Amino acid sequence: MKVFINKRIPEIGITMLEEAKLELIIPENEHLSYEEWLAYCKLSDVILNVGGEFKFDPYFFKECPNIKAIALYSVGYDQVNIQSATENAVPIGNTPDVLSKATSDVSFLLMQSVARRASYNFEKVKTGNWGTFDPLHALGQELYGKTLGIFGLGRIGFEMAKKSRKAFDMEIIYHNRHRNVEAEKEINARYVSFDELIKQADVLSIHASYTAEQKDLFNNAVFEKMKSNAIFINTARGGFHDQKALYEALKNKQIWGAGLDVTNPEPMSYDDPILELSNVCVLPHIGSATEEARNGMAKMAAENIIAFSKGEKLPTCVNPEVYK
Ligand SMILES: NC(=O)C1=CN([C@@H]2O[C@H](COP(=O)(O)OP(=O)(O)OC[C@H]3O[C@@H](n4cnc5c(N)ncnc54)[C@H](O)[C@@H]3O)[C@@H](O)[C@H]2O)C=CC1
Ligand SMILES: O=C(O)C(=O)CO
Repeated sequence: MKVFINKRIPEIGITMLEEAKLELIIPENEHLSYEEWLAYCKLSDVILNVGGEFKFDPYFFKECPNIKAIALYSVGYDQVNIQSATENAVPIGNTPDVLSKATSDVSFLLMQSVARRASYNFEKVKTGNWGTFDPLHALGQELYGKTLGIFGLGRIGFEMAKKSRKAFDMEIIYHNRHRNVEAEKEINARYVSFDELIKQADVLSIHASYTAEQKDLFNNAVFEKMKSNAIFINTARGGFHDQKALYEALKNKQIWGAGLDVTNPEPMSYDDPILELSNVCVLPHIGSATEEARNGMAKMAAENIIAFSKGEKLPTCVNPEVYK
C-alpha cells in the first residue's frame, strides 16, 4: 500500500508507518503546485495530508479513484467535501483531542495579548520608543469577571472556557449547534442565541468547525452589534470572519481589539492594513504547534492509516457513514 505524505511530519508517525511496512512517498519539495500534488495522489492508495491548501472536492475524487482513505494531519476537515468522500467510499480520519489544550492555549494567549496590548508595547520597545513611565498611556483592560462568549463549544472551546473561568473567573456564555451539558455543569456555561452571544460578550472567541456556508459569518452587521470594549478572537478558521469588515470595525473603534491565529486569506499579506492597527495581534496559524500536540497528531494520523491497511475502521473517522 502506497502512502503519499505531502509534508514531513514528526518522526514518531513516520517510524510507525515504516514499521507497518507501508511504502511511503514523501516528496523532497514540500511546496508542490496543485498539478504536482495531484500527480502524487494518482500514484498512491492512501494520503496522509498536511495543510489545507489543496481541496478534496468532487473533482479530486473523480480524478483519483485510486485513493482509498485519507488521514488528515489536523482536527479540522473543512478542506474535504465529506459528501463526495463518502459517495466515493473514502473514509476520512482526523486528529481530535491531542491538540485541544495547545490550541486553546493560543486562544488564551491572544486574549491576554490583546487585552494588555502586548504587540503594540513590544513594537515600542523594538523601535526605541519605550519612553518614561506614563500613567495614561498604553492602558489595557482587565479580564477578571468579564463575559467570555464562545462560538462553538466543542473540545477546544471547552478548554478555552475552562482556562478563562479558572484564571479570570470569567462568566461563560456560548452558542453551539447542540447544548454542551458537561460545560453547563462543570463551569456554569450558559447557552445563548447567536444574537445574545455577540451582544453580551466582552471577549468573543470562535471555536466552531468550519464549512463554506459559514463564510464571513462574522461580518460588519455582527461587529456593529458587539460591545465597544469587545475583543474578537479567532483560532478556528479565517473564513469565519470578513477581514475587511474586521479592519473597519477595529479602525472605527466599533470593537476594542482582535487576536487572530487564522486569517482570511491565509497566509495573509504582510502589507494587509490590519497589521498597521495597534489593537491587533496576529499569529501564523500556530494553534497546535507544540512538540506534544504535533507528535500526538502524527501518531493519530499514522494509527488511522495502519488501521486502514489492516482492513479495520479508522479509529478517528469523521464520515463513519462510509462504513454503512
Ligand atoms: N488554529 C489552529 O491551529 C487550530 C484550529 N482548529 C480549528 O478548531 C476547530 C474546532 O476544533 P474542535 O474543538 O476539536 O472541534 P469540535 O467538533 O469538538 O467543536 C466544534 C463545535 O462547533 C460547533 N459548530 C460548528 N458550526 C457551528 C455553528 N454554525 N453554530 C454553532 N456551533 C457550531 C459544533 O457543533 C461543535 O460542537 C477545528 O475544526 C479547526 O478548524 C483546530 C486545531 C488547531
Ligand atoms: O488541526 C487543525 O485543524 C489545524 O488547524 C492545525 O492543527
